Amino acid sequence: MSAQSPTVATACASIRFAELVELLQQVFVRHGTSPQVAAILAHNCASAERDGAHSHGIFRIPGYLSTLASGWVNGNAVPNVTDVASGCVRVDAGNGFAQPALAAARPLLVEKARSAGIALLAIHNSHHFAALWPDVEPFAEEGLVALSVVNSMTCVVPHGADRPLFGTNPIAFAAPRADGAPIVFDLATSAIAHGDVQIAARKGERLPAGMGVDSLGQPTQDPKAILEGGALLPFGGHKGSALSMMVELLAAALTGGNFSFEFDWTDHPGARTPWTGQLLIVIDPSKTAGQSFAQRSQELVRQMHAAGLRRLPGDRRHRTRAKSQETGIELDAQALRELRALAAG
Ligand SMILES: NC(=O)C1=CN([C@@H]2O[C@H](COP(=O)(O)OP(=O)(O)OC[C@H]3O[C@@H](n4cnc5c(N)ncnc54)[C@H](OP(=O)(O)O)[C@@H]3O)[C@@H](O)[C@H]2O)C=CC1
Ligand SMILES: O=C(O)C1=NCCCC1
Repeated sequence: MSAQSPTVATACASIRFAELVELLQQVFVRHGTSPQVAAILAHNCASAERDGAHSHGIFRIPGYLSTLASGWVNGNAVPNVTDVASGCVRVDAGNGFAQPALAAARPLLVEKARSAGIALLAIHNSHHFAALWPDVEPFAEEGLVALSVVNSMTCVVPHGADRPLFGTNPIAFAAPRADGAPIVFDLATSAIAHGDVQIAARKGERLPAGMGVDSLGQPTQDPKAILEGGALLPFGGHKGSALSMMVELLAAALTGGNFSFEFDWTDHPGARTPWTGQLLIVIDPSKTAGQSFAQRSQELVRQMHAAGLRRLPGDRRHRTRAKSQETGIELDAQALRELRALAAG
């Protein structure tokens, strides 16, 4: 898992989810986070790995650790939760990670959503370096609908513009359904996530057409040309670009966080985490739909399948999760050795 050198394919090793969480927890604590922060980040990162969301699983560990070592983020931050209005909670993450801020505000957010029908959580002064679905899926598991957006760091050229401005700015949504796992999608508003470009560069693979441009603004399928002076494009031209703009407004302007272009980490070599904001909207569907929402969402899924759909968003993750639960999480053996070494000191 060296951040620099290409990964040479090695033997596979298998690890149980709980063991991976514990190992990652030790890694985070060893590298400067509080045990509370470590527990949350470790669970998040292991969940991504378990579900096959590789661009935001253990691949991210070198970035987390170099960021912590650079002093860019506060691994011991204690979030400050403010009850601002009947349907509104604000958290200052204290220049710490966003997930502990969400965890700190979660009980109040759920209480407000259940009493008012809808509640907003605005997190600012925060770093989000992870997949977004783990932030929304648990709400749907308890019968709520959740939507979240987070902005990242400048690397996407707005449609029709000349230079990068937006982040890869993901949107995640989760809704309960009567039979089966909640409906969840989580997508970057760029044509491809930055993490997947890094992974392709490391493997020496070319990208599909339409993902990015080189330093001269020319279309390229070479991930290194995108990473070294080039940029990504939004997905779907002007449509993805509009959604990315919306994410900047909701995750930064509305929360009091930084836009993707508003932070400067040049004095912190090794820093990798965007210092931005995150917004969550949580809805209690029973207020408008009675008990029927989950039945209605189930009916929608049934009709989609009847129309020929074979794969719902989230299906691949759940298949991978089920396999991991049976056989353990498969990791590159060398990566696992490196994690153990990081945990040891
Ligand atoms: N923290 C941050 O700042 C950032 C985080 N990210 C994260 O990167 C991750 C990857 O994003 P991205 O590359 O856009 O994700 P993908 O394009 O891989 O997937 C996007 C969504 O579409 C679903 N999906 C993919 N292919 C199909 C298909 N053929 N049919 C039906 N559904 C499909 C996926 O479900 P499934 O998962 O089951 O495949 C997923 O819900 C996300 O978790 C995102 O949160 C991205 C940008 C910034
Ligand atoms: O993959 C991405 O795109 C990002 N992930 C974590 C935060 C920065 C952008």
